[in-house]
Amino acid sequence: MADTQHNLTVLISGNGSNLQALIDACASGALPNTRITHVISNRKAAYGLERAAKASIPTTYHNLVPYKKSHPDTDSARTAYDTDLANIILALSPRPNLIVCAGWMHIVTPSFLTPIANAGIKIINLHPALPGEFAGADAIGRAWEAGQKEGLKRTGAMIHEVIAEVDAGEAIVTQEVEIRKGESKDELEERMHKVEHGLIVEGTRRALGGLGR
Ligand SMILES: Nc1nc2c(c(=O)[nH]1)N[C@@H](CN(C=O)c1ccc(C(=O)N[C@@H](CCC(=O)O)C(=O)O)cc1)CN2
Ligand SMILES: NCC(=O)N[C@@H]1O[C@H](COP(=O)([O-])[O-])[C@@H](O)[C@H]1O
Repeated sequence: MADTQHNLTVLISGNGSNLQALIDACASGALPNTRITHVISNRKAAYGLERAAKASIPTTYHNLVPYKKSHPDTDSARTAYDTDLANIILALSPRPNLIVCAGWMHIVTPSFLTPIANAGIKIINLHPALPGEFAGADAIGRAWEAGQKEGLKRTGAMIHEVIAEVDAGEAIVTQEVEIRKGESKDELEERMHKVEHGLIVEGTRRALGGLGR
């Protein structure tokens, strides 16, 4: 039986080095029968948008600020934003089999999660920490500080399923990263990124494997 073509939608907010790892993995065959069919950023200046354009991948810029201006409170703004984000993705042709959060710095609510789940689309996220540790933003910075001040010997990174509770979804793949006494935060961050670039490909491969051939 012919292998199914897998379509990815990748969500980004910044540099896009993990997006680039996925682009390269699709091109090299490391992710067989897989293509990134859309990239969405919540930040206009995200260099990842340029990376997508260079790879001829369609992009969408979807920002929360206009929603905050047109809604009475943050909750209703986030609900409307997330609802529209889901509709943007569900209107894509082809629809993604998998959504990959690759440095996506927006916490999604059930207004996004529920319609996406109802469409049978799984969402995974790259988080630069191990399960149950340093949930949320700036995980690398907090791990580095714990290493320098409290003697934490290791941190790590994981690919996990996305649920409403932030960074609490089931881990798909994890990898530990040593914290070296006296190293700078930038040095730890550089070593973490190298691990991330392999992990996001492996995590995507495993997530797609769970979707069947
Ligand atoms: N419902 C979920 N949403 C998201 C998850 C998740 O597991 N469940 N993972 C995140 C990615 N992430 C960590 O891996 C993360 C991203 C952003 C934040 C955060 O505090 N965001 C703030 C805004 C920060 C900013 O704009 O700089 C916010 O959304 O208010 C925490 C964790 C993706 N979403
Ligand atoms: N909580 C989510 C989070 O902190 N994600 C982190 O954002 C960076 C994105 O880099 P990139 O834009 O170069 O791929 C990565 O370090 C990723 O772990």
